[in-house]
Amino acid sequence: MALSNGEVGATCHELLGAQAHVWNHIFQFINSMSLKCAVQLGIPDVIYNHGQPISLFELIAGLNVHPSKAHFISRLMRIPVHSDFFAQHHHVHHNHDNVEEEEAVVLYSLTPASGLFLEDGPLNTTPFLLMILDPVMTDPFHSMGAWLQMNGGDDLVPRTPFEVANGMPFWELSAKKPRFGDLFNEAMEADSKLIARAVVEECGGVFEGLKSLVDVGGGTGTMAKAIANAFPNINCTVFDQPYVVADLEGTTHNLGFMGGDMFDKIPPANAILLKWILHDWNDEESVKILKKCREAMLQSKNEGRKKIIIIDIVVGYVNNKMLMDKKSIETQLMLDMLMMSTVTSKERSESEWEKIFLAAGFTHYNITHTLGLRSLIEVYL
Ligand SMILES: C[S@@+](CC[C@H](N)C(=O)[O-])C[C@H]1O[C@@H](n2cnc3c(N)ncnc32)[C@H](O)[C@@H]1O
Ligand SMILES: O=c1cc(-c2ccc(O)cc2)oc2c(O)c(O)ccc12
Repeated sequence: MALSNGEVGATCHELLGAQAHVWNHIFQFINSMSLKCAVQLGIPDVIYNHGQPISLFELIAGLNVHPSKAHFISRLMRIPVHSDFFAQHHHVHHNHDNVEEEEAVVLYSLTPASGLFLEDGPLNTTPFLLMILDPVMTDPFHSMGAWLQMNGGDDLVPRTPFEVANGMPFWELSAKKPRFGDLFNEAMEADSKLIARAVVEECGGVFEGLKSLVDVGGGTGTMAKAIANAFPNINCTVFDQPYVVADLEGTTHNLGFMGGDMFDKIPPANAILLKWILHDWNDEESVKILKKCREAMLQSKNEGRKKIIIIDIVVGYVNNKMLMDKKSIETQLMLDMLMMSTVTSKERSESEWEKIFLAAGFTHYNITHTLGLRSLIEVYL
């Protein structure tokens, strides 16, 4: 049969495969939204509180869904079960004579991934899920095409799709709309708890011998608290915008908070921590921040090795080696699009990192890749 445009050389079988691939991508948002719905209903907590694998009947009884909608729950569960957020077992009944009954009961249990959505869990990732899937964050993706067609050289043109959709830049909206700003801070805190544990357990050597550390843009201090607790000899300061740290106080002798602007002056220290900071800024702005870090380390009277510790994404490959699996690289690329949509910035490959280090006057760095999607980069003075 003659092939029309777009079908060149493809068999019917290949076209159906191509369509399945396309549909899988088109429907990806249904995965995230089904997960959001399951978490908002509190399904992980109901399963956890049950203390053992839970039947559909027991699960529905523990949820606040209208009885007329109860039968939808087994449909909702199929997607997160398929994506390994919940495990599904079939329990076969035995009657008194130990003979198998006809119908097996489906039982659900948690997996490590759904364990991250427990309300009182130490690493609760729910704020991150709710923040990323909030219309404030998803609406800009509908404006991305229009934004790309606007003149980037015109100062009156919004700098990001976020601004097109929300009428103001990300940081302004976070400060003006506490509902979203608090959600964003909670999301960052939740991730910091997980990363702090991983950094202290997996990369503890990075902090050995340091006397002082400033966590620049350290938010509400989750990361600095973990470092201060694990290393009582390091004096830690959380440095962030005045409105972020206004009411915060250190809980140990070696932890303090300070308000200021990292583009103006960073307090002197042996080591500067930049966790999820440089991915918020373009190259020119990042070089300015790195130069301010350099000044702060030079002004520090403390002896010992001086370095910037960066926790951020290094996209994909290092020294031509694929660092992680295809799915993790895809997640990194999605985060890069999120940064492009939200705050004019980007996730960088190793060569892009090297470029900004050199531009800021640094020549030596070392990358440790043990933090999942993120890496730890030490940049030496
Ligand atoms: C993406 S958050 C990262 C927070 C924290 N480091 C973490 O990993 O959870 C970026 C932080 O940079 C702070 N920030 C933005 N502009 C700043 C500036 N000019 N001076 C100091 N901090 C700033 C924000 O308030 C925010 O807490
Ligand atoms: O929406 C985000 C998400 C992040 C983010 C997510 C995952 C990571 O491993 C790192 C960062 O960071 C953001 C950010 O820094 C920002 O200024 C705005 C939005 C987000």
